[in-house]
Amino acid sequence: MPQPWSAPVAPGPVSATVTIPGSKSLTNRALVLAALSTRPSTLTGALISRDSDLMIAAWHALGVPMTVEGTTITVGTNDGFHGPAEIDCGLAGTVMRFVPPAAVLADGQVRFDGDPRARERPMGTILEALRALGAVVEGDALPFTLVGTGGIAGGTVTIDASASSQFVSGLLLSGARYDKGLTIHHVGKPVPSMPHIDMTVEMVRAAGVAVDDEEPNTWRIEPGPVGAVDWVIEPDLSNATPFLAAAAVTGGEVTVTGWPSKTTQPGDAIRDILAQMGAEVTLVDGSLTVRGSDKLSGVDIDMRDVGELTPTVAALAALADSPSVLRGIAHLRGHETDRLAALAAEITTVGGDATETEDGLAIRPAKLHGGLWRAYADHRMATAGAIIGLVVPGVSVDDIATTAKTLPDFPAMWADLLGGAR
Ligand SMILES: O=C(O)C1=C[C@@H](OP(=O)(O)O)[C@@H](O)[C@H](O)C1
Ligand SMILES: C=C(OP(=O)(O)O)C(=O)O
Repeated sequence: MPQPWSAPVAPGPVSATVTIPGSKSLTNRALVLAALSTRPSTLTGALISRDSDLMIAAWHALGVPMTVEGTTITVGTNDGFHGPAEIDCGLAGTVMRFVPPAAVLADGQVRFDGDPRARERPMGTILEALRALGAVVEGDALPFTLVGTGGIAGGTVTIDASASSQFVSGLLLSGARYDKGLTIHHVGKPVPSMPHIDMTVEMVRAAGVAVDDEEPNTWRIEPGPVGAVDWVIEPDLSNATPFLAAAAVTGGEVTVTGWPSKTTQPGDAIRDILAQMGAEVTLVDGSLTVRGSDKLSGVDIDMRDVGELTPTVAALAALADSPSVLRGIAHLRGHETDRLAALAAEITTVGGDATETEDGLAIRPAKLHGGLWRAYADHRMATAGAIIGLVVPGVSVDDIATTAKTLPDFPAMWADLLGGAR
């Protein structure tokens, strides 16, 4: 383990304009759809990070040519997916849930594994679904093997997707290539992260596939080809949130460029959350500006749709002057780490008052102090520690390098942010 990273304290209100790299969720969906298409596609403004590198390596292993130049990825043609192949999912939910539904189309064995924590992340639902749709699957969690025969029947499947929206998204990305197409019924507690499913539906449609999502908890995909698209990837709005939070906690001003006027990214919800907490938020001509005030209020908020934002919002809540309750996020226990346990523990380590509830976190105002903030190999835990460290001297993060999962330049970008502090 490298030396802990001393989180820089803001010398005053931060003032910066930040350009955020491409969205993980859009990049990794576009790569799957490009691989499933028989004609070449390009991605511009793509994310280049550990999660997208793992996705690209997965397609290389299956015989799909992809080349990266700067933030442009060119995906060449393929004559189907070929095994035997070994795929490393790292800790990427998008690789472990999006690649197997496509890899069942391969003509040989495909073995999947990942980081130690990846072996604990929920996978059973999607592997059972693939079995029910005609695939041969050995195992119920990472590591597992698909025994491909070049195609699967598809048809109708009923799943419980309450542990992750990625079960639905993964199946939807590939369903058109199944002989009978695909119908998914969800039965169980509500599906989290619905905007991410909307993102999938929108992108699958953009690739020319007919998707019917009229009926709640049901998605129907007609069998057919997946078209080639030249994707323009939006900035990652979830990765923008620590930078915007920096304005809110220091009473400064941060502008993020390239903010889309319409998007399926759940990170867009940060505008409303920061406004509720007392910041001034304006979106003008694609530039989102957050101005912090001298007051940061707590929030009571259902985060089920936007669970990915929880570490940032929890860090803000720990610095707020009134209590917060973050609800609807029991599924975060299956993320990169158990995020509810991790946030409660680390906020407590720096003197805060945070407890887990059945489906979220309760955070009350407290005077914070320095301490070693553990990241648990979770990029968003690391950036949450950095937010608190802006205004609490003596916070260090044990593994800032873990931000490479989706934002390899985080430490340098954070230093630049502070370079403009008054
Ligand atoms: O499909 C996606 O790109 C994602 C879906 C969400 O997963 P869950 O539904 O498992 O929370 C989100 O948290 C994750 O960061 C990215
Ligand atoms: C939950 C997350 O990632 P993953 O795609 O690995 O599920 C996340 O980035 O917050």
